[in-house]
Amino acid sequence: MQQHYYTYKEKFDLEFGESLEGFTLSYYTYGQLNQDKSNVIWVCHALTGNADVFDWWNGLFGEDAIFNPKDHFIICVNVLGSCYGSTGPTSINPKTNEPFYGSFPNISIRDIVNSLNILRDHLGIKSINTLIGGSLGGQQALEWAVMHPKMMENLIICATNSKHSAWGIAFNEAQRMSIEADPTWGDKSNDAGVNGLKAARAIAMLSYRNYSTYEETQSEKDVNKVDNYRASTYQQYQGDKLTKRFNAYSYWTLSKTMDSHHLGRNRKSLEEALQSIQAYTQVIGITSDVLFPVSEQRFITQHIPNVTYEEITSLYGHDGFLVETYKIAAAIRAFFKQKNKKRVVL
Ligand SMILES: CC(=O)SCCNC(=O)CCNC(=O)[C@H](O)C(C)(C)COP(=O)(O)OP(=O)(O)OC[C@H]1O[C@@H](n2cnc3c(N)ncnc32)[C@H](O)[C@@H]1OP(=O)(O)O
Ligand SMILES: N[C@@H](CCO)C(=O)O
Repeated sequence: MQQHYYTYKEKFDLEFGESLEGFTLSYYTYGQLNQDKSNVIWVCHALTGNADVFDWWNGLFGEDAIFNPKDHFIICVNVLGSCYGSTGPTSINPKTNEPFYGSFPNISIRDIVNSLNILRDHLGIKSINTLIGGSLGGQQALEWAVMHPKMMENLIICATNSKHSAWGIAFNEAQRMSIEADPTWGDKSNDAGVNGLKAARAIAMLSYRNYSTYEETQSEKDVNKVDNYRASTYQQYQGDKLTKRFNAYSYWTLSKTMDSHHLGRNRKSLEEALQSIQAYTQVIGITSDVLFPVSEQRFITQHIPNVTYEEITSLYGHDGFLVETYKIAAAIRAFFKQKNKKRVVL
């Protein structure tokens, strides 16, 4: 594994009218590019993920996994707006020589894809063998496949959607309200909004999991207990855990990025955007996902021309796309095997 940085020094215009004076992307690579550069597996990470895909998608990516450094050149890039080395709210704004914090521009999934595509070009990669992502990562992968339909041979998207739902936006708004209610929010400090972020993650967990997950893993064993329930300490713990590795400004920014995801924006329609995808596509849904319900992946499947669809069962709801790596790997193996068969009609 190697960690790299790439800095783009030109003005970078953003979809919603603002611009960045260049940007830096932090990215990890595993394995070597083969001679004809045909073994590229490009991974797009989710909301709080980072570029070290062998760490967070272990089982799908690894020495002996389906995507491995012996056969593939694997690349994963920390997205713009995040806080793991790429340009984001805690980076220095070259115009002021101070961190952006609250002045970081509103960035879209298309902006993220444009930045990834600039890096791809810089690396001399003409085509991507397989582009893969889940959740916010799936939104990027879908957008990339619409913006550059000839760029990737295979597209694998998991627990994602073609436009962010009212339900998803409402969850994100509730989380932003928590962050904004923190009295330190707006401070010019990396710790601004930290308690709000803790509450936001606790809210988010309710959407990443579901009733059954909590019932199975956090139900109270002690019938006489009347406070400090397991479910309560779990929520506190998960909130705290995120604050130790993520920044509230980045979280706020990327939740906005997720909200504005819409493949149909300034195009004829959502359906036509999906129809324009040329990659051979596998769509994977998690049956217990309440945040990106399978109806969203079924919709995507109905409109992409060359597609297969797989539903996976999991106790973990939306987070199943991160947890069920062996089931997902099995589905992907089957996808590659049946690549030349006809599309599944739902
Ligand atoms: C630098 C980095 O860390 S990068 C990490 C990369 N992360 C990403 O890419 C984001 C995606 N990953 C995730 O969102 C998560 O890691 C997931 C979904 C894959 C797994 O979620 P987890 O939180 O690990 O699983 P789970 O819900 O079972 O919770 C387990 C944790 O809760 C703790 N816990 C469980 N029950 C309770 C409880 N009742 N009270 C308090 N703590 C509890 C466990 O001790 C465990 O703690 P640990 O994480 O310190 O080991
Ligand atoms: N657990 C995931 C959920 C969003 O897909 C994350 O934190 O990125």
